[in-house]
Amino acid sequence: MKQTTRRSGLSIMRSLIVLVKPLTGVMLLGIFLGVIGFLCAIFLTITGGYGILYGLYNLLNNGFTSAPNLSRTIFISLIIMAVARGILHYGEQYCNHYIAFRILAIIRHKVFAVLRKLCPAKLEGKEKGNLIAIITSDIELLEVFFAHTISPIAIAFITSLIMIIFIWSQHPIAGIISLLAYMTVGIALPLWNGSRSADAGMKFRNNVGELNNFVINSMYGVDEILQYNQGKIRLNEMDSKSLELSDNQKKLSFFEGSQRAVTNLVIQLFSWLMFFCMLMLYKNESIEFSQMLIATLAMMSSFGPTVALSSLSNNLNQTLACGERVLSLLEEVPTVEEVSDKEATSFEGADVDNVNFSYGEETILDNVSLDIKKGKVLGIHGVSGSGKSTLLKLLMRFWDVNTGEVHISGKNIKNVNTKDLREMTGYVTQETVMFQGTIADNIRVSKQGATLEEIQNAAKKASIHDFISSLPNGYDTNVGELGDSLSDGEKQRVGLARAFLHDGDFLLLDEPTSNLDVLNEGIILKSLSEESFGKTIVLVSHRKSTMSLVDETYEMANGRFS
Ligand SMILES: Nc1ncnc2c1ncn2[C@@H]1O[C@H](COP(=O)(O)OP(=O)(O)OP(=O)(O)O)[C@@H](O)[C@H]1O
Repeated sequence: MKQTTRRSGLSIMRSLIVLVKPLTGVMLLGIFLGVIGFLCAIFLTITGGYGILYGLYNLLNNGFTSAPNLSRTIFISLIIMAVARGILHYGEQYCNHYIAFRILAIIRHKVFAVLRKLCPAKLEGKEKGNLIAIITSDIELLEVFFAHTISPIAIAFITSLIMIIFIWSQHPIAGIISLLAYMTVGIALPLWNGSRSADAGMKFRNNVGELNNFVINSMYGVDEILQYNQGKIRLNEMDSKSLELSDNQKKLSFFEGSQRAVTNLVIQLFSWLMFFCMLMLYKNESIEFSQMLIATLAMMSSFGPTVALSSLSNNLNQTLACGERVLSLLEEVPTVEEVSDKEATSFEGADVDNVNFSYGEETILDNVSLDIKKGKVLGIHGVSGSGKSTLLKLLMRFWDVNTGEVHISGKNIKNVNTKDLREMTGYVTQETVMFQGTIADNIRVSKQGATLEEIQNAAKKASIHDFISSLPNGYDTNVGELGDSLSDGEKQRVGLARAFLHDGDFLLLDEPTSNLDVLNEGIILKSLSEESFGKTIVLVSHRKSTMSLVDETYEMANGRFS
């Protein structure tokens, strides 16, 4: 997917966070459990370390005189905090993952809704592999953001704040050192790491999309690749794309490794700094031994939440790159808006009025006008690329005209409910897409809930019934079982059977018999002429034989009728 202007990491985060709104309660609970959990872990270490060191101190100074009550209290506290830490961590993770997977479902719904709106115009030119990467892996990676980013940031902030206050209460200098330490590990290092690996993160996600696209494209074109001996060239290209991907992966791994090393070094430095400062203060008798111990232990054991933030920046770039790609797709404006709030329309004829149309710069239809009377069969004949299929797409409102108007039943097509338009039209193209499922399911696509009898009748009209009946499982044959063995002509007849079953009043047939032999074409044309009573048909074809059916033929050349 082409990236337009790249938004900042913060704005991506803001847009993603908005999605959490409906689950704010669960998020707050997760943060609360996370903070308490971390505090348990921190005070577990402080209490344990304090118990051991204080015991040793007593032993050295006073012999075995330490109070047994104190040891018991410490021991019980340790057990309570250890158990609580486990339970709280579980609770926090549960809340975060609950939110993440609920939100991923919401995002998937949104993405599919957008794809429906963008179809077919906006998607005609899109790289399918890239779209698949967005729908599958990009959305999946957002889990990291929702489960492992938002609440860790809040938890790190709150826990560190509590710890700064606590350490400050031992001595202000200790408080200041801890503040600097947390800010370095939790803010400065992630920002530094984030900014140096931002490009690599975005490139990596785009590389994944491109590679997907390339593989899918190669699979579609495998016949041509073999025929024209392109295998080696494609393989080399795939290799170079894989290498680019792995180079980026290496870069990201390097950033991750070096960031961890620097983080650990900084933690060590701050810990020693705290220890020496506290030792000085103790020597100067500004603090007591216990304060020295507690402040040092408290800071050493409380880097957990900030380290989590620090390592987050490694994944965050990739996650934000995914967020950017998903958000860009969600924000794409459909070329044709769906209409649903108009009065119902039934088909009473159509006309094309001085229409100009271009997909991009180049004019495809140049001042085209056409009157399609109800009940007539109209033929459009013309050389390849003259704009015949484009005209049909405008009549289906897959695209909107640039200037001029298309009318259905006297109404501007922009004021006809999309549902009505789809119901009244039957559209058959040269290429019929087969879906997973049985042949019966594949014909039923055009009429939900159609009975087998209706399907068989449609198949007979499309001259495909005998072929289907000859298969061992007949209409229950799984299309997948046939592999690629359905011929183009058989697929095209399935397409025609769909149109017959749909039984719309307005049939748009784009080379509907181009893949058929003369015999089958004859049967279908006979069915069409029998079925055409009361129906309106626009038939696009190169073949003169196909045109035998039509009442009136228009010649199209260079986007104009001659
Ligand atoms: N989605 C698209 N984006 C950009 N250009 C397109 C698109 N679809 C078609 N075109 C271009 O518009 C022109 C007309 O195409 P169209 O398919 O309407 O011609 P046609 O007369 O039906 O051709 P054929 O008989 O070969 O099917 C062609 O030059 C084609 O490349």
